[in-house]
Amino acid sequence: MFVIPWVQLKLAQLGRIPGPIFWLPLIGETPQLMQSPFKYMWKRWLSYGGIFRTSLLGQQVYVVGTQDILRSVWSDEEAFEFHVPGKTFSMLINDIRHLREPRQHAFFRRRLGQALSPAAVAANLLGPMAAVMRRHLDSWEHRGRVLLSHASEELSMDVALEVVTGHPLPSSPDAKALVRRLFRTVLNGLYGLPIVLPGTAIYKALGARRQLMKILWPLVEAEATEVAARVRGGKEEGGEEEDGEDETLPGVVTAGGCGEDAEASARAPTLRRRRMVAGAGDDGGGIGVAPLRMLEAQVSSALAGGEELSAILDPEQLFERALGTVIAVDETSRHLFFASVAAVARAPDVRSKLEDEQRQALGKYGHELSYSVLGDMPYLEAVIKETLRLLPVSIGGFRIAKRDVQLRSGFVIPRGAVVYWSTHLAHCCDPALLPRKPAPEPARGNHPGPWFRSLIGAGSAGAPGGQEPRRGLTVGVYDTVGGRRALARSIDGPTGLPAHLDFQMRFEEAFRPERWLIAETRPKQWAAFGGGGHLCLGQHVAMAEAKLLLAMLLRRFDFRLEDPEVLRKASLFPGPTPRRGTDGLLLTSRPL
Ligand code: HEM
Repeated sequence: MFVIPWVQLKLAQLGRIPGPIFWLPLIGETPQLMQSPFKYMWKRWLSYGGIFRTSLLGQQVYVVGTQDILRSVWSDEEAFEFHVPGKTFSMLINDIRHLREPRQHAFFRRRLGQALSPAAVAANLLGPMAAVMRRHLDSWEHRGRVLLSHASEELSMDVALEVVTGHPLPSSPDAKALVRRLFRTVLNGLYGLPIVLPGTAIYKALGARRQLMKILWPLVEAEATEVAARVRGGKEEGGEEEDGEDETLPGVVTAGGCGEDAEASARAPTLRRRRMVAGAGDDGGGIGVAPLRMLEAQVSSALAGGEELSAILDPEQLFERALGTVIAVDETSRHLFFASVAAVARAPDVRSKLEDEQRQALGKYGHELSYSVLGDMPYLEAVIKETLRLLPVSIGGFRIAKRDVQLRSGFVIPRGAVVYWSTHLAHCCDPALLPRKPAPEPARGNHPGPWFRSLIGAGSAGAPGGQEPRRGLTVGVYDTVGGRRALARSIDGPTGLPAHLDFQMRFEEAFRPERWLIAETRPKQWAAFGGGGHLCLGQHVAMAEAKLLLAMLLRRFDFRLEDPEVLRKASLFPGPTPRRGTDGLLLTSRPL
């Protein structure tokens, strides 16, 4: 019984990061993580604190999730290199230099920052997005019942393909449907085993990838060449212009309404569409940097990063960039659409507050749903942030340590280590959501007594060598194993999870958008979009599309889940996914 704490102590004294000692060969702790990421992370955090070592997918991994460590992993690009684990991803996308290589990455972020800024969302994306959503909601209305997860998947794929990538698509409905199906097959390949044998997911994905390139290249080639010529002739060549990333101002912009023009613009080919929205303000509606189209952003960032034109116009390269965008949009938005609608349908109080807010907006702005109108819906924004906190759609990200990295806590992440920053871990131990003080220690019980704690050191696995816990950086009192144990003892309930995480058994207590409306209760370790050097570039797109969908849905329908417990039965990996067939959503039209 004392062996494991003793080994932990020894490791901690050596600056070695603690973690479980036994795990299954090859798969390690992957099944526990996949089955219930919050339960897994909560238990591990109670035992080890904000950093621990484990094995995932056959690889030793250092999992991190508290503010001080996240800050370093997110921002110190000298120490940590962006990494995508799993062979299937690299089989489908060979080249991620634009994410990994610092110079190319800087240009990529600048240009993509412009293409995905609030100004660009308002001017270029919101209108076409609303048109696509309206088309889907018409079909939902016609059917009266949809399987929410599947309907969300169809919608997110159309938003990704028709709106965000900005690439031309075939015009015939059959060919479009084929393109969608092929992209879905490619994406399914990401989650299979990396075994290329007839019938495997990756085999099908590689076949679909080849077929897609054949269909799309003739459509994209002319436009890409034209864009490249324009970009080369323009002032951007030297890459000396302002940094578009600085635009992440709380963008309140006025352009980009959702009326008939938006419908027309959604149908127009990309370049024409750009000219049409120019009327919305080439300065992007007042933010000051011209919004770019995605294709231009990708071509210009590669040129500025020093790539040869021939390499940029290589069909493979262009396709991979487009595929990267589809993955970024679809693999996240479909889960967010599903989770946010399901959560609102599950929580009548939340829904009636949302309806009140929509009534107010209708009274103030009429039927307009522009970026600035969506920006004036604080409760809706809180609902989406709370959805992303409780039902994260991204599990986090990976880095490789380029050298030994000494953390402030004294632990050392060794050179070459794979580091996994976990959204679930960050949300588990958010200092704003934990009680300020753990429950007092009981006088008796089978917990280690003072003699044992002095043996293992007061800080135990939370700080090497039993040093005093560092306060104010992570969760203060919970930096010590004693503090965390006391906290664990104060939690009752069948899952062993605290109320702020227990969406399965205590949904009403867990899902509380109100916490976002007051500074004191607002989560402080919210990591839904990551942070630092790789902070999600699509966060304004993601927030806008989720707000738009919910606003349109609330204004048009009374909706309810056939099975109100769909979220209780859902799995959270890789994003909120219902058990097959449990996610029927019934819709009745009624104007608000
Ligand atoms: C709910 C929706 C979304 C979530 C939760 C999400 C989450 C994330 C996270 C956590 C990262 C950081 C990964 C890391 O640090 O390793 C990231 C990066 C990124 N996201 Fe998103 N994302 C979403 C939607 C989108 C959309 C719609 C787009 C594109 C339109 C997008 C584009 C990107 C890009 C390009 C990066 C890489 C940034 C870089 O490496 O510099 N994301 N996203």
